[in-house]
Amino acid sequence: MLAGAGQMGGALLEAWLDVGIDHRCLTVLEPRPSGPLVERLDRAGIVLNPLAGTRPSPDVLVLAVKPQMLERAAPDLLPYAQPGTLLISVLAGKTIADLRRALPDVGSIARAMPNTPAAIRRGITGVAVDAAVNENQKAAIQFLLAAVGEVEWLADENLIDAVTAVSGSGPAYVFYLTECLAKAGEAVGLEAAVAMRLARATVEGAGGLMAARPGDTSEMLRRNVTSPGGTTAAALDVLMMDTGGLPMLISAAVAAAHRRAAELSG
Ligand SMILES: NC(=O)C1=CN([C@@H]2O[C@H](COP(=O)(O)OP(=O)(O)OC[C@H]3O[C@@H](n4cnc5c(N)ncnc54)[C@H](OP(=O)(O)O)[C@@H]3O)[C@@H](O)[C@H]2O)C=CC1
Ligand SMILES: O=C(O)[C@@H]1CCC=N1
Repeated sequence: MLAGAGQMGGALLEAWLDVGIDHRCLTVLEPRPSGPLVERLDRAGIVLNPLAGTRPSPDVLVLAVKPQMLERAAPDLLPYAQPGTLLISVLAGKTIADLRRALPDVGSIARAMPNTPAAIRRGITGVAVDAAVNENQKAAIQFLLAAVGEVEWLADENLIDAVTAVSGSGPAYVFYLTECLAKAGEAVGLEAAVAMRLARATVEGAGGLMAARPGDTSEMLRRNVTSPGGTTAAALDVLMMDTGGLPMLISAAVAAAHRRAAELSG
């Protein structure tokens, strides 16, 4: 059962259908479903918003509502979060203790932090579990999350906030880098549309190159671009500055995301 079929829940659902999970095993809870969602679920034969009491509590309940919606969503979820149910939450910030408070009867809890490349099954998900999660449930978690990409198991739930700040939010940093690169291209004379095409293709190509060369470190790939005394070296001198350079900016950004995750708990 999936509660919340938005960006992230929707990506998970599509991936589960792709890996062959039987549509009869899937149920979606979404109080205000869009027309396209209703049509998609109908086409896949997936039950949407079953009448209260007509569905048993599921083996697995995947929770993908906004963190701020947890308390409001909880009363409707209580019948489905029972002792036999494993709850997998992708909510940023909400701790296992928060989830347990909201859904006190649920058997076991996993916190997972995927990212939007899940939509093309190229995501990476960090996951941590509470002590009640058994081996069968761990296998189910691995299967459900591997459907959208790599899975990184974490020994400590506290690390989920760090994963959120790095890979959960990370795609947005890369998209923003693309926007900044395009704007900078305009500043050195390119037409806006050309600058954006160059910036996009550069980020796509660089990502593709990393994916195609898993044995090469990102540092090696960077060095391959950097001719001594050349243009890239001149740019990297700026990006690598101790004060105001990229390390400082990225560290501050990741620290801000990490702090925000902590603020979302409770
Ligand atoms: N987007 C991302 O990159 C990532 C998001 N996450 C986490 O995923 C969660 C969802 O985020 P995202 O998919 O971006 O958000 P969305 O707003 O796209 O999805 C949330 C969905 O939940 C629905 N919803 C609201 N209330 C309920 C309810 N009571 N029961 C069932 N469904 C409900 C919303 O409907 P409506 O719009 O009508 O309110 C919406 O369709 C968040 O907790 C976020 O922290 C984790 C990793 C990455
Ligand atoms: O911005 C957010 O809070 C969510 C969590 C990670 C990505 N999006």
